[in-house]
Amino acid sequence: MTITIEVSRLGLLYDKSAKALDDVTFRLEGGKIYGLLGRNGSGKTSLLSILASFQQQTSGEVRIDGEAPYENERIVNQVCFIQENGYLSESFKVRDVIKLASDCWPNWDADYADRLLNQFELPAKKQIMALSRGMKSALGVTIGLASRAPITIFDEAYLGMDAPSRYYFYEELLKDYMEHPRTIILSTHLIEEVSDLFEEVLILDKGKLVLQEEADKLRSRGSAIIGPADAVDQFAEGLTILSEQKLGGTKSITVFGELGAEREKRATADGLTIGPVSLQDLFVHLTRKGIGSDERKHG
Ligand SMILES: Nc1ncnc2c1ncn2[C@@H]1O[C@H](COP(=O)(O)OP(=O)(O)OP(=O)(O)O)[C@@H](O)[C@H]1O
Repeated sequence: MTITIEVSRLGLLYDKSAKALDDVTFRLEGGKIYGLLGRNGSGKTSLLSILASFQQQTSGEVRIDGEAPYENERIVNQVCFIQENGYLSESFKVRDVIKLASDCWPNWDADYADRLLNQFELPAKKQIMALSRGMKSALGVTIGLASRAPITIFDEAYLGMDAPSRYYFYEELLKDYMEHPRTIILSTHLIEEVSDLFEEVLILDKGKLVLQEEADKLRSRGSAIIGPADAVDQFAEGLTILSEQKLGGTKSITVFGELGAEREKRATADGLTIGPVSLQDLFVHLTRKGIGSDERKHG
């Protein structure tokens, strides 16, 4: 099931001095895996917690499936919001939490939850307080996946998990999403690890939405160029250089912006190799201090 999320001129003030969210507007058609990126304190959790009805905005509107989500029973159980360690009562046992979750989300798949608990080696009788940080994260991830909620949000929910568990989660997420298409929003600082999953990317910076773009299109706005140093320098004239490295007579640079067919043709003639740039490198560039909004939009 695909549910549209519409956010219009959203603002959030925790106190009068600082805007956690400032005039944020976007629309998610749904049925995709979205990456929500932003530096520390950029407003990701604030935004996601409003979408999940955990708190109310100060200004602006949110519509999920056409309705305001806050204290809206019909919408609340369509959204599963998983935060690292965010919602678990420490004295509960794993099986109590699973039972609660199964009551919350109408699409809950109990067999799938059991399989995931097994895979993550989470003992049903253990109390939450006796779980390690990684095990708590794995429990959150289990709930998020098994909820099969039409909108499932993972807010840094897998940070505590070790690398094999995280990779298992990424694989499982993709497999389950293909079998049961729904809207997934992943907020993460582990961009390199997760970016292949993203179909669309949103970037927040200091409470403002600075970019919403298809992941492939965003990737195409950056390029890595390698070749003889002189030729690379000539090629780079007028482009925004994100990073550069020189080894002997060879130079490699990463650049931001459309290259254009003419420049690409010249590059090949000059013996330069053009390759892709990671989303992480582009993110670092787009959220670095002093980047103007025109550059974000037009490259
Ligand atoms: N409960 C709160 N009371 C006051 N200010 C808050 C509260 N929660 C968040 N903030 C402030 O709101 C801003 C956005 O915080 P938020 O947690 O949404 O950012 P984030 O992008 O999720 O950050 P991180 O990546 O570090 O988790 C920050 O300036 C933060 O200090």
